[in-house]
Amino acid sequence: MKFTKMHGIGNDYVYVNCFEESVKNPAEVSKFVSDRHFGIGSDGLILISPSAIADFRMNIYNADGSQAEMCGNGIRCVAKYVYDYGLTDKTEISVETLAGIKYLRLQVENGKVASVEVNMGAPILEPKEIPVAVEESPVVNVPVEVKGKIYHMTCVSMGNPHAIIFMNNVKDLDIAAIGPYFENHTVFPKRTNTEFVEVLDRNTVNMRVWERGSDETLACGTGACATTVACILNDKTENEVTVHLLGGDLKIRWDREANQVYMTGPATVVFDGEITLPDGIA
Ligand SMILES: N[C@@H](CCC[C@H](N)C(=O)O)C(=O)O
Repeated sequence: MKFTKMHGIGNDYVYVNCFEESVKNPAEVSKFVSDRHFGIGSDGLILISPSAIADFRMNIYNADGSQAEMCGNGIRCVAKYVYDYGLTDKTEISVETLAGIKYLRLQVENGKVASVEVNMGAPILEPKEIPVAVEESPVVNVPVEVKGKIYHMTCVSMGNPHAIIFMNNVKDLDIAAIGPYFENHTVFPKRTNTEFVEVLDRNTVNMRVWERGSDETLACGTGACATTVACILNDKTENEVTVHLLGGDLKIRWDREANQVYMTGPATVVFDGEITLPDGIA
């Protein structure tokens, strides 16, 4: 199987061009390639395919093989892949995802995509649609008991579920000790991604993320968008926020009038490769 390893500020995936390759068992392939000791090493697998309703289609699988609806860092890399590898010469493209069609603007420097602005669509705040099993709607600053401690969560879906927890000193958080308990809490019927967020000023936050199906990652694009929406709902920031993540920065803007969230950030190719998948996985 030919592949390209790419990352968006350190959130790395193995990308497969399904115009040329076919992946019959993506869940198993994702588990295999994601392994950082016995595989290629990544946060998951992303398939780039033809679409009947958009320019391209993206399917994303987490490192544990589960399929997610959407990936913010991944969709910027898809844009870079299709332009840099000659699948399109357009600098405005649409990509079909399980969270709907997303519209992207590619910023090209010296013939290669350097950064991408993505219209991530409207945030979903209705608890049943996120989904999160609580009475309050929207789910803003709602108490939840996790591992014997009360936290206050704000829940937002960007097509995939996020719970945002505000705190001080996110860099000192032992995220592996608490992340899995949020991820698998009974209040989240489809599990959740969890963002731990420290507000620095009205336009800047630090964020760490425990991703559903991939553990701690260096960045999460949908998480940065959900975090910005949560900051605004809690009156902690203005509508434009720079989100500092472990792997770099994303610029997020919630256009309240149009109710659309925009994400801008880079996309990077690491290397191209070819792997022989073990029998039973291919
Ligand atoms: N890293 C991604 C999100 C990937 C999917 C997520 N783990 C989920 O299961 O919803 C991003 O950049 O948005």
